[in-house]
Amino acid sequence: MIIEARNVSKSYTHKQALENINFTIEGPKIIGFLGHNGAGKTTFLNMLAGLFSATEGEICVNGENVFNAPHVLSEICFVAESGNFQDEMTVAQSLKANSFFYPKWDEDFAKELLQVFALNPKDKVKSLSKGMVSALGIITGFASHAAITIFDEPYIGLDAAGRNTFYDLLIEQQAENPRLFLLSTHLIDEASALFEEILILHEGKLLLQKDADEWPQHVVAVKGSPNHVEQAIEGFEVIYKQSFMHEMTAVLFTNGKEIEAENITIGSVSLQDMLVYLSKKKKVGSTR
Ligand SMILES: Nc1ncnc2c1ncn2[C@@H]1O[C@H](COP(=O)(O)OP(=O)(O)OP(=O)(O)O)[C@@H](O)[C@H]1O
Repeated sequence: MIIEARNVSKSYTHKQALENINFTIEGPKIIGFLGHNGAGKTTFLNMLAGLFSATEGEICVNGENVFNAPHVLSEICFVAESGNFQDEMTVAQSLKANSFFYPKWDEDFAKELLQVFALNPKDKVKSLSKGMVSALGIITGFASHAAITIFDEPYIGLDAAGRNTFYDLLIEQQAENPRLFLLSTHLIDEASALFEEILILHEGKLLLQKDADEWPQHVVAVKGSPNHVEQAIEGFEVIYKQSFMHEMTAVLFTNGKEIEAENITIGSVSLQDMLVYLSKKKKVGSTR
């Protein structure tokens, strides 16, 4: 499966949520789709799932614009942050309704997962706790066997044990039924080891797309005296810079270039830290 975003922009009445997004991703793979609150993740994922159209540009799956190709949509399961279930339906009815939509739906697996997450199929959706609704979404996503499975903040309200079950399922499913999983989450420290590729949206733009194994060389923190650091980072794309006492820290994208300077230390930056730095950014460029 190949997803292509081609010059995608989206404006709401008073807000441009996405601006000229371009990227290609190819599965099977587990992809972290990340960014701060309001970065545009949910907007993009809704459009990928064909729920509304782009203001400009298009999103294609295997070369077809998803908005004009309903048959492609049965290959895309979007588990929305808020849960996309009807209050008056029971758990069993909700799963049944989804089973009609996804041709590769795995009924036995759905039943097995109901037990794993201790959900009663007879309970109405409106009687479920937040964590239980999240579990129902997770069951739907995995049982769909959709070639593109999207989890947008899938575990709101789920406790640590439930989240671990989700991570284990993701690893197990990727081994047994590989597909393109897109995972949008704010619990980055917990999930980052799962990602094979990372996309970061920032203020409606694509800030970065990288394979996870390239990350440690691409995003680094340079520390040392302000003079030495300033010298070292010249010509690099700096996303954050701060001086404290007599030490300066600069976080930058190397874009494959070597940092040549003396009397500085160069360290890696975790994904979680990167997002914290972004929120305090002094300067943001537009790189990949
Ligand atoms: N229906 C809407 N009408 C108007 N503005 C909207 C609408 N939905 C989203 N927005 C705005 O578009 C921007 C992107 O929102 P979006 O929900 O896509 O971000 P997000 O990255 O998913 O955020 P979060 O992590 O908080 O879920 C935000 O500024 C938001 O306020």
